[in-house]
Amino acid sequence: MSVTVRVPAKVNVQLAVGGPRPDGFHDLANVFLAVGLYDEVTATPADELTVTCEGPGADQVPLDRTNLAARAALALAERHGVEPAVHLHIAKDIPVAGGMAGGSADAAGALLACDTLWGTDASREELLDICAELGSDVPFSLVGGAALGTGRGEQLRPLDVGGTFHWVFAVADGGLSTPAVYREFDRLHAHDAVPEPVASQVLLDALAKGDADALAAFLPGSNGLQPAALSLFPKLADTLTEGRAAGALAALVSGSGPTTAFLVRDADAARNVAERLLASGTCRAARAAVSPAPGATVVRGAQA
Ligand SMILES: C[C@](O)(CO)[C@H](O)COP(=O)(O)OP(=O)(O)OC[C@H]1O[C@@H](n2ccc(N)nc2=O)[C@H](O)[C@@H]1O
Ligand SMILES: Nc1ncnc2c1ncn2[C@@H]1O[C@H](COP(=O)(O)OP(=O)(O)OP(=O)(O)O)[C@@H](O)[C@H]1O
Repeated sequence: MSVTVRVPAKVNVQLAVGGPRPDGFHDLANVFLAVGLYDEVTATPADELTVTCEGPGADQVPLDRTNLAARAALALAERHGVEPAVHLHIAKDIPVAGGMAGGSADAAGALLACDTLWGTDASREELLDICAELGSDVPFSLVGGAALGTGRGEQLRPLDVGGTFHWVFAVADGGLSTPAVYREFDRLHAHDAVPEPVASQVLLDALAKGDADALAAFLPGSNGLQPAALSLFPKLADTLTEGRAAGALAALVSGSGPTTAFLVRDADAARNVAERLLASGTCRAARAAVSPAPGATVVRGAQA
């Protein structure tokens, strides 16, 4: 028997970043939206823990125990005293090292798949605890939808979304390391008094109403990591310019980048903007997707 779990990518519609904490992390007001680009993680009984990966960028994904999916399986097995005798297969569609929480999605997917396969029957709270140990974005990958993340982004409050938002995501040539982008943020703000991060009520109202124009008006400047990502990857500015010229309502770097995100009016606009972005030669691929999307979901295999 195998269990397959589908897990969405994310875009941060607000990423307010505080100063560095003593533990090296940054306090955030992180407004996550799950978007309908998905990885699938399949857990199958095996003699020992093994990982395989297929899809775009699969060659950059580690297949040893540093893979976040493997770490999730090990964490669950250890807590429940079961052998981590499982093969994890990752079918990747979320850009690797793209700022869309691909590795986090695989961790949340593996956790739910193994919990279902092994019948460990962990509570939602326990799953969320394990997710938070694995990475700041991992709890959101499990819950999906929309949420405000505080602390280092792992403490979640679900948010209402009153409509469907249409996006295009431009996949860059190459990746960015999340710690490197936070370090660049610190370098750029070395002489500033960085304010406490606070979620914007204007943004939360725009999401609750499903108001794309209000969301578009909020997005410029909403990603505190964008200047750091652009500093490390200056060519992203060209992609942002092309997407705006193609008619996007708003353009921003997705999280720590280098994927760029374009809010558009509807599915037709998404097709046009994606075509023009690709034709501009400023990105490797352009993908249309809608939000919000559901969190990690068992799509094949028995529920325990
Ligand atoms: C940029 C975002 O994707 C926005 O959602 C996240 O903040 C990053 O989350 P993530 O990839 O799950 O990050 P983690 O695996 O928890 O941390 C990786 C590294 O990113 C930096 N990091 C991460 C989260 C945070 N609130 N402050 C940080 O400074 C730290 O250097 C940390 O060592
Ligand atoms: N299952 C996995 N999928 C992708 N990368 C993984 C995985 N496990 C470990 N990694 C490592 O993590 C690095 C970051 O990959 P990931 O795709 O999670 O980045 P990201 O989407 O920018 O993350 P985030 O948006 O959460 O900051 C990769 O370069 C890879 O070495």
